[in-house]
Amino acid sequence: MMHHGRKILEAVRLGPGRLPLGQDFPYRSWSRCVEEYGLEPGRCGPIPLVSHREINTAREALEDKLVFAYEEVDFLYSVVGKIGYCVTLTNADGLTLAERADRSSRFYSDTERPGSVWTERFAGTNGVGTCLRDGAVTSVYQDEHFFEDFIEMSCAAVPLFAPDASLWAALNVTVRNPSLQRETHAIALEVVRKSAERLSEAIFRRSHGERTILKLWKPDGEPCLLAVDADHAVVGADVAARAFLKLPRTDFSPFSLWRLFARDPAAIRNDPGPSLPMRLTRLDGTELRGYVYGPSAPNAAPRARPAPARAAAGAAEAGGVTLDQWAGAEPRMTRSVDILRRLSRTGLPILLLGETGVGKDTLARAYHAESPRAAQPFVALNCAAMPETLIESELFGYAGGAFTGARKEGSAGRFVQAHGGTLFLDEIGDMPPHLQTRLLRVLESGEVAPLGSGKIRKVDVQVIAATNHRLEQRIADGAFRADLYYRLAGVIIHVPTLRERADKEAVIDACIACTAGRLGVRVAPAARRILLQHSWPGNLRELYLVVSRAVSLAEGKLIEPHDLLLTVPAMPPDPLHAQPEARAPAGPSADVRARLDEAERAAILDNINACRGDVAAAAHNLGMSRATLYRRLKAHGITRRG
Ligand SMILES: Nc1ncnc2c1ncn2[C@@H]1O[C@H](COP(=O)(O)OP(=O)(O)OP(=O)(O)O)[C@@H](O)[C@H]1O
Repeated sequence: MMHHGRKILEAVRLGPGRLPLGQDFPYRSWSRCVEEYGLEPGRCGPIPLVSHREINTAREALEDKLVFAYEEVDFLYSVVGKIGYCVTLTNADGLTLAERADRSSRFYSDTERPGSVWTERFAGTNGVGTCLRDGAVTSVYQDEHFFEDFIEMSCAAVPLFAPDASLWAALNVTVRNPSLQRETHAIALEVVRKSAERLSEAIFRRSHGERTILKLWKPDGEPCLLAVDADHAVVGADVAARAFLKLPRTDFSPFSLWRLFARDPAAIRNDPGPSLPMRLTRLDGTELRGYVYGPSAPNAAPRARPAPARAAAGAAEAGGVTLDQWAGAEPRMTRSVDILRRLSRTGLPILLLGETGVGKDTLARAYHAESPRAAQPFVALNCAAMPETLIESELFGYAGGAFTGARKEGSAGRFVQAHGGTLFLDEIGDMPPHLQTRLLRVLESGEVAPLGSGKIRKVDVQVIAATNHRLEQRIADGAFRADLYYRLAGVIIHVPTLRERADKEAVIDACIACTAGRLGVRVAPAARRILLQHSWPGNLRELYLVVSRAVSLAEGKLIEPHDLLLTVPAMPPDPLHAQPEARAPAGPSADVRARLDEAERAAILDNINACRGDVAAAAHNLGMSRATLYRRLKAHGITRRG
């Protein structure tokens, strides 16, 4: 076999017309590597790896999309991981934001870890870099890679375009397997393509939630999406629709749908409800079939949690749940809402108690949005998701230069940011004891003194605290101050678990309607029975996750029991989410629980080490929230060094 480097240089010299059949794809990239970047196809230099701070900044910039993407990355990994592939998601600069992989697998290559930057300029022809450079679906199979280092690897990457048609990410699968069949890799590429399609559709529909969405099949069998307002003006189009219907790629301004299709207003629905098949006729007479989705009901899907930095924009953001929607038809919750409404002018601190995923955060935002403070900021701080050393400065602020690493201009702190509005202290049970004392002082005096500054600020804040700990037990253990508890507990709201809710069946059906139903997917009676019997340790969060995943897994238009994945742990082993046997609602036996615990501990340690102590990155890898990971670290007695 001709030496890899010589083969590439020879191909570049000969030009595309003279390459063996099927070899013209890498040619363009190979020739860029040689002629544009001046690379030599010997050994690749080190792949750039950015700091955790940069990874986090890049993640924050895309957070509204990542909430959808992580779920799809997990799903994709659950499919292709079985044949050794890892899954990565990068931003448009090739910076790896998330990775799902079996690090112990012989097919694993640790070059793909979060923070690694995959561009053609550094890594030569490769799945992510070439996909981003061309903005096109890309498969790079073994020796199609430019550098010899990568010729045992195969990657398949698909570009992700935002609703405004800008390129924002690449979804990629990679395997290091010299015996991989080209056909297997072609199938993997199709799976990635489908995942990317689903993800882009979810983001498009989310961003046009109040519009009617038309999903039309192009003659090549691929879908394209249009968003249409109540007057039948096209107000959005995905990248496929723009190309197919010859719409402007940028500078999109609304225009009548009837400039593209023969007038047929009856085909377009404006009311929420399940999707309906439809057909439209193009002006040249060709017919396009597809589906029409009415605008989302206000509480149509699990919502992205606003990032703390953006939380000031308020819970009143479109798509928020109202207090009545939050309570559903559960009498304890409607009573709580009633009490909260009556107290909303008093500013009494509110303490929300309930298991993970029951909707405490959602309630806090809904309460703020309907309170007299709605026009003022809603600011959140998760006390478990932050290293102890940071909570103090984040909460109370600091003066410029107050400590090493402090921002020059200092920070006002969340209390001051929330002035006039609401401060939501999530996971208050995890607040370190010395900060409990300081928090108590602020609550009593209404004054904050930022670290390192003599200035005292008066603050007027509605405090809502939440926890899923048994606070009485923590008080008895000396881990939580009783006086702080009484101070926070102006009114205590117990949020029931999903399994305790009187309207559990209605909640499950509403979830089915707004996830599966909207996509025209039905749930088989046997699957619905399992949903009703399941004990839902992860509550609403778990319910939405399980049903959305089942929609993706369901072949055809029917969710069957096996699509729910409720008979085996569906997530990376996390006892909080560990799913008891659907047919044995009493939950896993003690030794199953112990095995899960052991597996979880190993998975956590493995990920924390692999992410060099970056808890946010490890949490993403493990598919759990940072708060959950901090809780699990504590539960396993894993302490952080340094
Ligand atoms: N009334 C509701 N209708 C629909 N979805 C809801 C409702 N309440 C909560 N959810 C969804 O359930 C999930 C969990 O809710 P939330 O984050 O508020 O729970 P939590 O109790 O604060 O959880 P944790 O304590 O673990 O942070 C979210 O995806 C949220 O959008």
